[in-house]
Amino acid sequence: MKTFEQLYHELVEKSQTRPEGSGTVAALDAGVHSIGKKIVEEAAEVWMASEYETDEAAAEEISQLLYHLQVMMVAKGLTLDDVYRKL
Ligand SMILES: N=c1c2ncn([C@@H]3O[C@H](COP(=O)(O)OP(=O)(O)OP(=O)(O)O)[C@@H](O)[C@H]3O)c2ncn1[C@@H]1O[C@H](COP(=O)(O)O)[C@@H](O)[C@H]1O
Repeated sequence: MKTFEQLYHELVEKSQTRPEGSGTVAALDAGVHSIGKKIVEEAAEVWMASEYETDEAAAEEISQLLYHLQVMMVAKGLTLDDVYRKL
């Protein structure tokens, strides 16, 4: 199990060290347009799972959406504080 903050720091590190086989590195290389499309897809999956599937399935889709939002943050160079200031 990991927290939102721990995942963010892990993704920043991946973006800097660029380990072989990292899906995050591949997503960052694909760019903001591609990451944005993935966010929209995952958001729809959150909606469908929340309305029609189990709580566990909804939680899984929400975790995936949070991951892709963090990938966008890293792609844009946005820090956790940049986002937290808006909450
Ligand atoms: N938390 C996640 C995470 N959530 C979602 N995803 C990605 O988002 C996809 C969502 O799955 P779906 O089934 O909805 O999508 P899919 O269409 O089947 O998958 P794709 O064809 O798009 O890959 C997964 O296949 C992963 O590629 C994640 N990829 C990585 N992480 C974590 O991010 C960290 C870094 O990962 P790597 O960069 O891959 O090392 C690790 O801690 C991982 O656990």
